[in-house]
This record gives sequence, structure tokens and C-alpha cells, in this order.
Amino acid sequence: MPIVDDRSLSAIILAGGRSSRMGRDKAILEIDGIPLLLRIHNAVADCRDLLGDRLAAAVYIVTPWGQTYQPLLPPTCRFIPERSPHRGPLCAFTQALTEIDSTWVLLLACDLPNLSTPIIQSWIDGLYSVPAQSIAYLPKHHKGWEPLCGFYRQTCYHSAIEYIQSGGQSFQGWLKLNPVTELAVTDPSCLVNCNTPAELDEIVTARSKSIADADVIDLK
Ligand SMILES: Nc1nc2c(ncn2[C@@H]2O[C@H](COP(=O)(O)OP(=O)(O)OP(=O)(O)O)[C@@H](O)[C@H]2O)c(=O)[nH]1
Ligand SMILES: [Mg+2]
Repeated sequence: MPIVDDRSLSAIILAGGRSSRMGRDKAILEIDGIPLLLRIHNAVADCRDLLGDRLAAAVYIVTPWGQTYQPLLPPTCRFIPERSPHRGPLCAFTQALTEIDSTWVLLLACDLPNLSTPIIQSWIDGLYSVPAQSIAYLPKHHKGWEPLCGFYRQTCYHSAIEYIQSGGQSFQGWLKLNPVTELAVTDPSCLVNCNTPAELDEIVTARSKSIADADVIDLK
């Protein structure tokens, strides 16, 4: 696919995991009545820099279960049916890259309930100062990169496919072989993802508490 615009950006949301730790499909779990997949879709779809006037083609969901998720999402959202389900996030991402023609891709997991449009927008603002040799712009945590909540150049496809063809499967392993620029995150709670029922409870409790605290401040 030709690369159309040096500053263009689209988004890929991965929603093909087994949710084995959660015990039920995470993508459709609701927080405040909104399924996690729709939440993350809306957070990114509302960003002003997302492919500009080609917004309709800007958000892609990679999943084997498009028919289940389609009714939950706006009709502008595009689905990429997974050719080989359950081969893991790196394979799903690499397949999706073949359908993307923007220079940059924001890759997101479906279970990031605290990520909001202003946060993503502020990250996008830093994107264009990333050195040309970096294949990605990602937050860091103590164990390595946060691969499912950050930006990749579309051209990383070549290195990803080479890594997969040599038997690699892990994002961390692939990223170690490539230059990556750190995306500095001021509040790490925006990266929280929910893998287990206990983590989901914790997130829901923290959100209710912050709403209650905000109400108290309002009343003062
Ligand atoms: N399309 C696609 N997405 C995947 C695949 N494996 C994981 N994901 C997604 O990658 C993101 C992060 O994965 P996890 O949080 O580990 O989710 P998971 O694999 O469903 O959960 P566990 O089975 O508990 O590990 C989630 O959005 C998953 O839906 C895959 O093979 N294909
Ligand atoms: Mg997760």
C-alpha cells in the first residue's frame, strides 16, 4: 500500500484475545454502561489529528468476531477479520498493517478503560518529533515497553514480518531488536488494563471514588 501522507495517523484496536484470565469476553464488559471496546474506540476516534478528513477510515478493529462487535460500534469503524485467530497480538497487528496506508498507527488493546481523548491527543502532539530511525513511540514500564498502547510507523511491517518468519512471537522480543523512542506518560494510571475480575473491580471502585471526590469538591 502506498504511504499517503507523512503526518497521517490511523488506529488499530486488537480484540481477538481469549480473555482467559477474565473468564468472559473483555471487549464487551461494561464500565458505566459502555463496553470496553466502544470506550477505547471512542477515545481514539474523537482525536482531531486522526487522518483528518479521512476520519471514516481511521479506526480498525482486528478480531475474528466482527459480527459480534459490529453492532456495538459506529458504522464508520472498519473491521479486519483475522486470518489466523489466536496467534497473538504481534501476528494480528502485522496482518492489520497490510491494510493501513497511513504513516503512523496507534496500536491499542481493547481493555484500556482510563485512556481518554485528551491524553491520546497530547501523545499525538509529541509524535512528529520522533527520530526518523525509531520504528515506534511507546510508553515504558519496569519490565519493558508497553506495546499495546502506543504508536508505530507503518514501515515497521517489514521488520515485524521478518521477526515472525524467524519464529518470533513476542512484542518485547521484536522491539528489543529495533530503535524505539519513549513516550513519557505523566499519569501511569491511564495505562491500566483489566485482565482479571479483581482488576476490573479495582478499576470500577477507583472510578466511583474519583467521581465522588469530584462531587465533594464541587459542593465546597
Ligand atoms: N486480534 C487479536 N488480538 C489479540 C490476540 N491476543 C491478544 N489480543 C488482544 O491483545 C490485547 C491484550 O491482550 P490481553 O490483555 O492479554 O488479553 P487476552 O489475551 O484476551 O487475555 P488473556 O487470555 O487473559 O491473556 C487485548 O485487546 C486482546 O484482545 C490475538 O491473537 N488476536
Ligand atoms: Mg491486558
